[in-house]
Amino acid sequence: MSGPDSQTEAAHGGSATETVIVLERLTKRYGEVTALDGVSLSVRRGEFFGILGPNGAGKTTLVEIVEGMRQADSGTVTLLGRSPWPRDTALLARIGVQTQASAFFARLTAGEHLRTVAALYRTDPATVGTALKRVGLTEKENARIDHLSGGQRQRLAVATALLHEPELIFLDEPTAALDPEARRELWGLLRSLRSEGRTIVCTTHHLDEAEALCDRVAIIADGRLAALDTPRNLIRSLAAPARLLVPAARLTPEAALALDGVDRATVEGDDLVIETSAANRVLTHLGDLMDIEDVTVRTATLEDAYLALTGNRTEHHR
Ligand SMILES: Nc1ncnc2c1ncn2[C@@H]1O[C@H](COP(=O)(O)OP(=O)(O)OP(=O)(O)O)[C@@H](O)[C@H]1O
Repeated sequence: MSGPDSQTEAAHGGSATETVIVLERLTKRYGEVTALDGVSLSVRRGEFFGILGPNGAGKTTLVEIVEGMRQADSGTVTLLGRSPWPRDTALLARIGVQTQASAFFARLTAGEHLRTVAALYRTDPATVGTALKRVGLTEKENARIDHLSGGQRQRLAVATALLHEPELIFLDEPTAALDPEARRELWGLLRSLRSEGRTIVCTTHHLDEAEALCDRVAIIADGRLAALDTPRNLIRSLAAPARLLVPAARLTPEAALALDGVDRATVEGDDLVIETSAANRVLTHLGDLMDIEDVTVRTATLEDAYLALTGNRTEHHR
């Protein structure tokens, strides 16, 4: 099941619109806590699918049910055309689950760790070299895991999920605790997996990550599906006004409100914040009054959409 040919077949098998995960009215309770409350959604083959939500929203429960690690109370789950529960070993060979770096055997080397996982999957040990190369860790094969940097460990975690060339990969907060540079490096790797046609399901708390990587994003709040769309549509559906920031010393709120297209104008610190649904028009007016280089344009982000959908006030902390 290893080798580049089977990899390509596995990654590209099936039609472009095939669904690989279908959830219908999924419900899960832990005693009094309703972790999932009737979630229905589907994931298409080849998608980079994000699952976002506040702490305790039900993301882990949802993913574990899809992976076949937990049983739902009610509703149905179809994973690659089969039911993941009761445990289906044929499915395990087709999915890759990112191991949390904290679950590694820290005293092993990167190569030893991967060979252990390869043995568990009964995969050819030769796949270890390929996986290390894919994540850019060839040089670290003989380095102990506790001597790797955070970014290298996360890349090793992704390599763990790739060893047996699965067609569907589950990632759990893959860039948690990474510095910005290491995060961006890992994004590059994740994009390359996506471009091979693999389906990726990724939970994350990072909205910029979801915006940068995901084809579609499911926002889960209180065990329910609060929204499911492309990041761009989620942002657009908010119809949030653009915010234009100009130095408060250059323009008063009254003068700003007199401009055609300005909805609101408030002073925040050294800035005058202008809200408008007609940014281009207002920018033209501002260009007549000041050097346009002094104007900062802030359009809505997935963060705004997320905060609005998860019941938090939409704020711009920037
Ligand atoms: N094994 C369990 N027993 C009891 N309650 C649980 C169990 N697992 C999760 N819960 C509860 O179910 C709810 C959903 O938890 P879950 O871990 O699925 O959320 P999450 O969105 O993954 O959160 P986080 O972002 O913090 O990882 C929470 O209220 C949690 O406390």
